[in-house]
Amino acid sequence: VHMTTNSTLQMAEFDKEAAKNASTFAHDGFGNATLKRLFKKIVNIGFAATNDSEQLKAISNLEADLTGIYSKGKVCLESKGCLQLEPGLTDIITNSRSYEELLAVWKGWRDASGKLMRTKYTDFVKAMNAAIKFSGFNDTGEYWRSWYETPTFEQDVRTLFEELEPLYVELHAYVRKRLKEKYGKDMFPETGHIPAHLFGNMWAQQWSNIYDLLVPFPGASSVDITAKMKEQNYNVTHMYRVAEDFFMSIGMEKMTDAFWQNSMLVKPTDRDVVCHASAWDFYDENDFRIKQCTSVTEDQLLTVHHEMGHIVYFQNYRHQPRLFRGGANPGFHEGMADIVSLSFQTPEHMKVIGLLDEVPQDSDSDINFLLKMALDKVAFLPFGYLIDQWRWSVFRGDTNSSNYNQHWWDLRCRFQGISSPVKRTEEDFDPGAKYHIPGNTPYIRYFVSFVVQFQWHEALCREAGNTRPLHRCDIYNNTNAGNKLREMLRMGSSKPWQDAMEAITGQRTMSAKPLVNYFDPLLKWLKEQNKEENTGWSASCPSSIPTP
Ligand SMILES: O=C(CCC(O)(O)[C@H](Cc1ccccc1)NC(=O)c1ccccc1)N[C@@H](Cc1ccccc1)C(=O)O
Ligand SMILES: [Zn+2]
Repeated sequence: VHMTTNSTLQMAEFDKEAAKNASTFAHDGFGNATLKRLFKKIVNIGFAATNDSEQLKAISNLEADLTGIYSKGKVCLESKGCLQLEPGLTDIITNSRSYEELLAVWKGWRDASGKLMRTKYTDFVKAMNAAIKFSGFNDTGEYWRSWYETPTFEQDVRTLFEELEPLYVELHAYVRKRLKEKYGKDMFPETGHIPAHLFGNMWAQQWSNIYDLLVPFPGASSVDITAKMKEQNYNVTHMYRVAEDFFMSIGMEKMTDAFWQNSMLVKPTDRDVVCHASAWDFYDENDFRIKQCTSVTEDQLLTVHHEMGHIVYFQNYRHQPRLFRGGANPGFHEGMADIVSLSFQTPEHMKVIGLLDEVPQDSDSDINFLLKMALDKVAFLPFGYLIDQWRWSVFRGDTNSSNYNQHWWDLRCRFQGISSPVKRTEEDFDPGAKYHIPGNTPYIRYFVSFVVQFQWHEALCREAGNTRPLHRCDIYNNTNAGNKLREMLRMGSSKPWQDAMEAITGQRTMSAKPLVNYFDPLLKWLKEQNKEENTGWSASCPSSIPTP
């Protein structure tokens, strides 16, 4: 822990020195926009502006402690021994269809992670808020939102969410109906919420792992990628080669030798590591790495493409000055990480890489495919939106340690329409069970990403001369699409993100329309399915919890 603290203090000293030197220039009055932008980045040093190094030590040590708790957390089950989040607990949450077993793992993980973090997290927030004031921000949330350079950013994301909510409500109603068939309707509260542990995901943030319970047309084609991968003896290295091949097919460079030498692609057996996947730029224009506890599953193949998408962004802005080597905004970096997944998952592409025998053309298969995509991309939207609604309210002081968990579940019930399967109190700290809270990684970036990736996909498919419906477009092997994407990537953070957006789509704003258009055929089908359903749920959490 003191290692990270020392390097944190050293970096802060450097940043302060550079900021002091830059402030001797009247850079606000510079004529050259790029130079002006560069100076603004040099002086905007975040927490490092504090004159109290104790605050920086606290921030660094508390983050290390919190991620340490997260990476060491384990749940002991009489049937399967003691398991960590990856791969053991994730495998059970993904594959078990036993209400009780899922509940044991869901509750066990929260007891082993978030529950142990509450006090440290309270101190963590205090230290960050105290330090950030030296950079002229009222609280940490205001600092994080400043990266989007948009005064109306909070309202903009709220508006986008409201435009997307009707689609989510229809998906939720259909999934609730099918889960009631599976688990029995008396396991569901009267309020319309769905118990949070039944979605095939530890946080109910993406639902494609329970696709087998939800298949619209079982007769039509739908493919189990994980099974196919195992059948074809996929190993971890091959998964990375498949992803590298996709990026090279649209004209991007191969991974560097340093990438293959220095990355950590499998979980080490000799030490505890933070298994949550991440990509790293060492800013020497050559050393780029992924850290991932990779296992051979479909979810993990998508994560491999995601992390490598970050690396491709690093490679495309490596010529920029150091302070411009970042995403146009954090949501753009995540959008670049995900954009390939919209092509990669199409039946057309699955056939290209041999994970699907025939490409189905009938409309039933289309609905099957669109539902599976919605279980990842639409289901995610309220989750991607609410995490930082909670965190911004904590940083503002509207939520404090006496109602952390209450507010968390208020948001989970209101926006996701899910509820806790067991009673929750302020002894619990459920936000801490999600990596990004102990890891202090902002989250609204993923909501932004899930919106902009559809805007880019629509524009890149047009550039590629695609004539098929958007959800069947695969930009694999299309260098025109790749060149268009690279125009944006090369800019890094040298220009405001509106310029980067314009470079790809011709627009300067975020828009929910491409996402809504992509799922339009599914929305019609869902409305038909939900004709007899009371769609939606009560804004507040259920008072009573059904017990098995
Ligand atoms: O957290 C991730 C993937 C990890 C990451 O690639 O976004 C990673 C998060 C991280 C980890 C450690 C330190 C900082 C951030 N981000 C990066 O590795 C990254 C991001 C931008 C630039 C450079 C690296 N995805 C989110 C949301 C998501 C996205 C896409 C599909 C599914 C789910 C999640 O799992 O809840
Ligand atoms: Zn990412």
